[in-house]
Parts: sequence; C-alpha cells; structure tokens
Amino acid sequence: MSAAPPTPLTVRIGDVERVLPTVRAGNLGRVPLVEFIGDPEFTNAAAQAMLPLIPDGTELLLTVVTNALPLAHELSDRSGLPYVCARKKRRTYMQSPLIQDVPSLSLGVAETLWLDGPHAERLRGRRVAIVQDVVASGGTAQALAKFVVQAGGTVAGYLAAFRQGRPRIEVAALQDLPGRLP
Ligand SMILES: O=P(O)(O)OC[C@H]1O[C@H](OP(=O)(O)OP(=O)(O)O)[C@H](O)[C@@H]1O
Repeated sequence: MSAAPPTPLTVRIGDVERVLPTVRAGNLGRVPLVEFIGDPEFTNAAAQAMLPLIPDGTELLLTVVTNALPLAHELSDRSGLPYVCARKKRRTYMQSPLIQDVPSLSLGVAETLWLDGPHAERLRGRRVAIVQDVVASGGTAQALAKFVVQAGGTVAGYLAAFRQGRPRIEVAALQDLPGRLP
C-alpha cells in the first residue's frame, strides 16, 4: 500500500494566499517550502506585513542570499532603511570579507557565509535588524548576528516572514509553520 499524498499547507499574507509545496529537507523529514524568489506578489505582501516587526531604533537591515534577499529588498524600500546582504560563496572581488560557518542541524547541510569588508563596514556603530524569509533552527540568524558584532554593530532583533518549528532565538514572525510534517 502506498503512503497517502502529503496534505498541502495553505498560508495567507494580506490578500495573498499560497499553497506551500512539501519537500524533504535533511534530517527534518518533510517540511513546507516557502519561496519568495519568482513571486513578487507574495514577496511584496510579506514585506508590507513585516514593517511593524522592525524593532524600534533599527538603523540598518542585514540579510543573506538567496530566498530572503527579495524580501529584505522590499522591506528596505518600504521602510527607508538601508540593507546589507551576506553571501554563501566567496566572490573574487571581496575585500577582507568576514566569514561565519553555519553548522545547520535542521537542513542537514553546513554552510559558510561571507560578508564583504566594505559591507561589513556599514554595520559599524549601527543598530542592525536581521531579516530572513524563514527561521528554522536559528543557526543562520546566529551567524548573521556574529557578523554584526564582529563588525562593531549591535543586534536590534530578528524578524522573519515565517518561524518554522522551534528556533533557538527569539524571532518576530508573521506566521508559524510546523517544523516537520507528518
Ligand atoms: O534557521 P536555519 O535552520 O538556519 O534555516 C533558515 C534558513 O534556511 C533557508 O535557507 P536555505 O538553506 O534553503 O537557502 P536559500 O535561501 O539559499 O535557498 C532559509 O532561507 C533560511 O535562510
């Protein structure tokens, strides 16, 4: 007998509704997949709804490629706050980049984040909010927070469109998603 097909999870942000596909992710098993890339309507709705989640006193947003980037861009545009983006690959043009490892327990892959030196410089002395599409274990958020501290800034807080499961940091999110699906 074959297993029953997974029940799709439907989310709604403002007027925009999406059915999230279900994927297998590392040792998490099946999880709902959030994709902002290629979906400006969903991205814009999330960015608009996230505006009130930006901590008071925030001077700059910090995010990371890939899926969080369009969201942070729209949030920056709407809030008027500048943003900086960490990468997941070292680029040849980077100058004295800061480096942080993310030992991702949830997705089952370790990752290295790179923040170009001139971008790191923009964090110095600033109150920085960390922006993500999804926070699951919180490992990526913690690595981004280390960049802020390394660069001489302070972490104003963490915000995400979705909180998945039980992250090890306190994050303001629009909605909760199950950490794993049955
Ligand atoms: O809280 P954590 O357990 O660290 O997981 C959260 C991260 O995982 C996802 O990224 P993904 O690895 O899918 O990369 P992508 O955005 O480059 O697709 C998501 O976009 C977050 O950045």
